[in-house]
Amino acid sequence: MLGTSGPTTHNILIPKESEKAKNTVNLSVSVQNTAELAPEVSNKLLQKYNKESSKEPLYMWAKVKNPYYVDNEVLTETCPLPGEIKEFSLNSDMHPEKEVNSTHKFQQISKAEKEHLNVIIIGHVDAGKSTIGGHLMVLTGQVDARTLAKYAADAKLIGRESWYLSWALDTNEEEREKGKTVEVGRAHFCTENKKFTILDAPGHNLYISQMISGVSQADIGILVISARRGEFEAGFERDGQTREHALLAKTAGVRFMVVLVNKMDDISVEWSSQRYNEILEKLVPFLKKFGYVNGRNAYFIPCSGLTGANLKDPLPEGFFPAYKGPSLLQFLDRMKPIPRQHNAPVRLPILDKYKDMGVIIAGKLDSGMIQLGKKYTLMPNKIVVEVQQIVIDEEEAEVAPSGCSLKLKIKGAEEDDVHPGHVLCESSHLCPAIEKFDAVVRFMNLEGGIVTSGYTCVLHCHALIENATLLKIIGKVDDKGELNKKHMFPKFARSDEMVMVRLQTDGRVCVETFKDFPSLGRITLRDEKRTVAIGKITKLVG
Ligand SMILES: Nc1nc2c(ncn2[C@@H]2O[C@H](COP(=O)(O)OP(=O)(O)OP(=O)(O)O)[C@@H](O)[C@H]2O)c(=O)[nH]1
Repeated sequence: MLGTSGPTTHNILIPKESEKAKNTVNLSVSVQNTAELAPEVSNKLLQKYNKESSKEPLYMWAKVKNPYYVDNEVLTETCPLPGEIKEFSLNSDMHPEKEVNSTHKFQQISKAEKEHLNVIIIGHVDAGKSTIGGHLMVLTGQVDARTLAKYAADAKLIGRESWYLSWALDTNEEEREKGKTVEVGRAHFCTENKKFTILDAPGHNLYISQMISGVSQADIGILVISARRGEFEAGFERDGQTREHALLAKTAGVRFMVVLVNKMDDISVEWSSQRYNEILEKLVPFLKKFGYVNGRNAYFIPCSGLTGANLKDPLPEGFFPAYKGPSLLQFLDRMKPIPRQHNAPVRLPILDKYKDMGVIIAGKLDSGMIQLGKKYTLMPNKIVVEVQQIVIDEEEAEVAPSGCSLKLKIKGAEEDDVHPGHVLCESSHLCPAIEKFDAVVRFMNLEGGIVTSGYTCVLHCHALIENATLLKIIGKVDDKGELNKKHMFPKFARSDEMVMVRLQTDGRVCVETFKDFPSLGRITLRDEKRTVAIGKITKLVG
């Protein structure tokens, strides 16, 4: 079929890892647009094609006949599994370059072919977030025994024996000495079918800004709750972080919450079914209020971060009758794939930047695909940069699919030109850089119970943090988000009231309306270390 005008067939073998390879299944999918494919497939296909062709990238000319996505949901059964062979019919008529290799076979399942998920571990101070993150690194073979032994010895030296596992994640000196996570730790691990970037957020109130930036990058939240007597109760108090973290996660667009009821081994708990059920009775309705519904977008798992129980291997049968489900890693591995916006314009909100033989920027690619050697524009300053290196999970790549956490080495900008909250964009589709916008927000925790125009606060949106002023309260809004014309331009807004407001930022910011780019249109307003409003941008003013 090579070089003919008929459809060209590409067989992609996504093999092994186990016996599945022997029982391969032939599935045929007609594809006209690889950008609509599961990322692990399109990424490989693109890399292979782009290496062989100096012409336009493959996804420029292909279009979808039978897309994987139905109503924006990925059909799990059509996603490639290890051992399956997928057949892609590509109509070479549509492309000037007809020399497309007919068969690509990939013998090894590599990290690049697995679905990439970003996970944030959140929860009250000392709930056990770092311990769990650290233990996950050990159980998935990311931290070797020698490094761990060194951490254990160092921890003992400063009298903090029990902290050694959390050091696998908390890598800076200050964090080690204080035992507090002060910046969002980053680590990677793989399960059989998926790869994860794990973000360990600081639990302490002082560091909530870092936590908001981290949470804006996450697909899945792991909310750690301590089952220890006294600690569980403290996490729920008015200023406990459980409440605030759950709210921020929902506002930032974290789709799914895995709730880990941790410290089940503790002397005050001893894997008591009664204690577990008592905790669930309070937690389930509590999380429902924030939009995390048990069995729909929330799932509860009992565990011990310290002993590792129920993190990798499920609990032994009969050990804990109150829970019969999968372990944490089993659950994460089996989760339904998350739909990604591969064929939308590139939007990479920048979380971090530094210099290392060139300027490096880091963040989660919100939409589009980034290609090595291609030029993009840094907003709001309109600086055109070339991508010189793409690093995903410490491995170099030629194409970065939407949804992955990555680092890019860029040419054309100095370190001082880039700041967290800036956005790398497709040069032909720049994101707006504005100072005024309208948003529908719900106020809460207001000092004195009300706000009026002139109120100043701090705006958080994706990785952006900027001072903002409330220019005016446009009107009250009903439950559907529609303006109530009878209540226009009120003098003040109360806590728990939904209103449309106009906000002005101190400098130009890269935001979008929620309708166009949800993750660039969700906002949180903070004042004096309290979250005072959450909402969505409805209109860009200028
Ligand atoms: N018994 C028991 N103790 C645990 C468990 N998980 C964590 N701990 C202990 O709880 C304390 C706090 O654990 P961390 O992992 O540092 O908690 P964190 O939530 O990351 O804390 P911050 O970074 O301060 O927010 C440490 O002394 C841990 O050893 C557990 O499953 N069982």
